[in-house]
Amino acid sequence: MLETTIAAIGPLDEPAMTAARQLQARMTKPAGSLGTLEDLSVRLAGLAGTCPPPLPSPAAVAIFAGDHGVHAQRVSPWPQEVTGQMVGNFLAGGAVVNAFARQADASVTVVDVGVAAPLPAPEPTDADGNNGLPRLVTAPVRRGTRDLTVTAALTREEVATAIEVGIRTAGELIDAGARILLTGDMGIGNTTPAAALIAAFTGVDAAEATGRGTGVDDPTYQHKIEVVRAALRRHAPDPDDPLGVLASVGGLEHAALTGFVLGAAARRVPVLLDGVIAVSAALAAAALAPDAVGAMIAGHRSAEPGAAVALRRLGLDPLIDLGLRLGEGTGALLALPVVTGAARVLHEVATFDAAGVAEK
Ligand SMILES: Cc1cc2ncn([C@H]3O[C@H](COP(=O)(O)O)[C@@H](O)[C@H]3O)c2cc1C
Ligand SMILES: O=C(O)c1cccnc1
Repeated sequence: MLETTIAAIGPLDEPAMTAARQLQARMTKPAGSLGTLEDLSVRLAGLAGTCPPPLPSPAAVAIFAGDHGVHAQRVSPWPQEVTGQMVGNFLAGGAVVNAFARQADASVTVVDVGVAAPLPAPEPTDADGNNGLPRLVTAPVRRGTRDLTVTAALTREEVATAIEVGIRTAGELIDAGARILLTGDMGIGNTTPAAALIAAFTGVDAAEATGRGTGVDDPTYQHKIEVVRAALRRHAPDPDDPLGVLASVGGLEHAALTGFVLGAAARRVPVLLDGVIAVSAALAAAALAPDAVGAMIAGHRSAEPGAAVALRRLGLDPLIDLGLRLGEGTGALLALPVVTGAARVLHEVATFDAAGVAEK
């Protein structure tokens, strides 16, 4: 499945991008006045292979949830049980991501790829099987990763299986009608593997890639940097072997997100990236299929320093920068109206000719 998905990922369509650039130049506004949105509209056209590109609606966010053996190293102040408890909160509609999804009119799917604790049973749905609450997909690859300071977090087989869960999730959401996918994550401790992945793929020092996650104090932050540094020293991950990198220092939600991004790119559907976990997975996706970057839109710049490092490497400019450091998909959801606006102008804005507006 991974091989066929990678094989289906190709470059942006040049004629559609040329058509979008020409249309931008004829619309009733000064050239360039929509800034970043103009480039984004061109990319959306290139991805879809048509101008105008489809509006990115309906939107679907997938929250991949998993636990982390490295939690034993005290890299997060929160107990591991919070991962499963937050999954329950997502399913009940009570988290920040649910509030933002309702605002953005996006569906939410929660995918358990490896939460350590058993999950609460979801509420029964109504006759349509749709009570407006998130759907739970239970697809655990293993119940939490191994401690990456001691051994590889995952086997290559486990990584491949988690990637396939992500590809399958993307395909199912697109088959159900989604025209844009948004990334989400939940996993206490997951900013540590995210930092290790970013350092492994970009070559920056552990200190540059590591942030405070949920908000660790100074001594814990220094310790967290040392944990990332020690993991990189122990495993010496090879950035040209993305599955090996994910296996040695990654996480199940990071691997699943890698597949989710690849799955969107293969179907030529845009994927709106959330925070540091998403962009660490995006680096793995880009290493597996460089053209996948064409489908990626950076929703926001997370306050985690590693996120900016990863976005620079990917060549992506984040749409918004609000100092968010939550994850779940929250930053991606807040950026969604910007993406919709970029596509909508190509559908709805009159040209100088049609509107009878004089050009300079
Ligand atoms: C209540 C709560 C809700 C969250 N929602 C997202 N995260 C975020 O914080 C975690 C990563 O930070 P660290 O690596 O420091 O543990 C992830 O679960 C991430 O999704 C949350 C964290 C907490 C505590
Ligand atoms: O950038 C993120 O997504 C993030 C930051 C801190 C904690 N959890 C997630």
